[in-house]
Amino acid sequence: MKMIYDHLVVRYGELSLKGKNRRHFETQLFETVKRKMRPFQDLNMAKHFDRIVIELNGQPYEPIVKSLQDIFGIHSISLAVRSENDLEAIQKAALIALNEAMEGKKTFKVTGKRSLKSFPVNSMQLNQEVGGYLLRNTEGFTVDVHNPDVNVKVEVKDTGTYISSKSFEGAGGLPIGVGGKAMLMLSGGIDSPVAGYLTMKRGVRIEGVHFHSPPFTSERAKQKVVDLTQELTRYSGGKIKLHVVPFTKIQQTIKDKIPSSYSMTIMRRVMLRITERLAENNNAMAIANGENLGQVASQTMHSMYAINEVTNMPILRPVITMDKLEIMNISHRIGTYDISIRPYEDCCTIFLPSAPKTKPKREKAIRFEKNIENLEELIEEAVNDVETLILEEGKSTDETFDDLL
Ligand SMILES: Nc1ncnc2c1ncn2[C@@H]1O[C@H](COP(=O)(O)OP(=O)(O)OP(=O)(O)O)[C@@H](O)[C@H]1O
Repeated sequence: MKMIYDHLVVRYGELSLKGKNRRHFETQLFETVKRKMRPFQDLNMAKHFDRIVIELNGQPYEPIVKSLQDIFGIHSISLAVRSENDLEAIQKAALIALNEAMEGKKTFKVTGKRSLKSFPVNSMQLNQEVGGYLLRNTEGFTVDVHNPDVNVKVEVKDTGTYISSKSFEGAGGLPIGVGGKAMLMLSGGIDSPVAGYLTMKRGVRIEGVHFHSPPFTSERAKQKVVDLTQELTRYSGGKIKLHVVPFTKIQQTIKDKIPSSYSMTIMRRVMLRITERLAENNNAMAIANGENLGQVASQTMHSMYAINEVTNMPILRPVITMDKLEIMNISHRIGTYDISIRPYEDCCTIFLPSAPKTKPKREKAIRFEKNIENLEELIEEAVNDVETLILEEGKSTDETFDDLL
């Protein structure tokens, strides 16, 4: 007989550790879950002390679980079936749950929990009664209480008994919205969307900032960043703002006035100043980027030292220590990889000299930067002319992309 799971039990991760903030965190998480579940009709949701229970009302669980797996702050999602508070009914339901979960596996255990104290069978007895029944009615399975392949959880509550044997890993992290806001510098490469995902994983909201240099960079390069932002909305709890900064004039000025070996350093310093300005205008307290310590010019510690100086704001660099392969694995998993590898030129690659300094000096950067007397004005102008788009989960950007083809 095929099991009909009628409930999902959503468990929080680190939330239980957070003391006084717990209630706030739970409320944020519940709001995100409710919003994320909107496309599915007929779900009933209830918030309990340490979990959210979702009643499926006959809908298939797969797409719902998949959607829940995008939500930060969720530790695990279990499939559960509800039975009457009656030992025989519980045993039968547990047998179906076990058979469903044991495919190719050998060992199991039962974890009984009697939350309803008036139920005549206590937790310990539940383990024995249900475990014994399962052994008697199956073949080839053994009990392993320490490291079982499958854990059949049986929880007797006043609303009925919930039996679950199959769990899915959640995204972990903290619920979005509990950690303030950061401006994510989005280039269109592989690293910065991953940095954005990992920033959100710690509960931080993001707004994207992209530097765009038309006509040297095409509309498609911009569309790529729009699409990346759209993909990230899956994890954002709703909307993400994307600020597109017109950068052509500044890049041309840098090309004219700065020795080419320092143009990359100066360009980064200006990007950072503009991003800081946008952060202030949008009540963000940090900047996030996809910087990674490596060999190329923009990624050495010397380079970071020469660039970072222009801001006091915390710079979050979630992928700083990762190998390229680790970053790529994450980007595959979160759905940004295929967008990131579209071949359109980024503003930086077009204007960059073939050999930027790998060890730029701060003093020299400061000195060369003075060649641009109207830098402050240029920054002001770029900030004023920013185009802000709002991307929303579930709303496709395909249409705009198709128009461009
Ligand atoms: N045009 C841009 N607009 C916004 N941010 C940018 C832009 N170019 C670079 N950045 C930021 O600077 C970081 C480092 O850029 P760089 O080109 O050195 O690295 P990368 O390894 O190619 O990163 P990515 O894969 O994200 O492009 C990027 O991750 C991004 O956060």
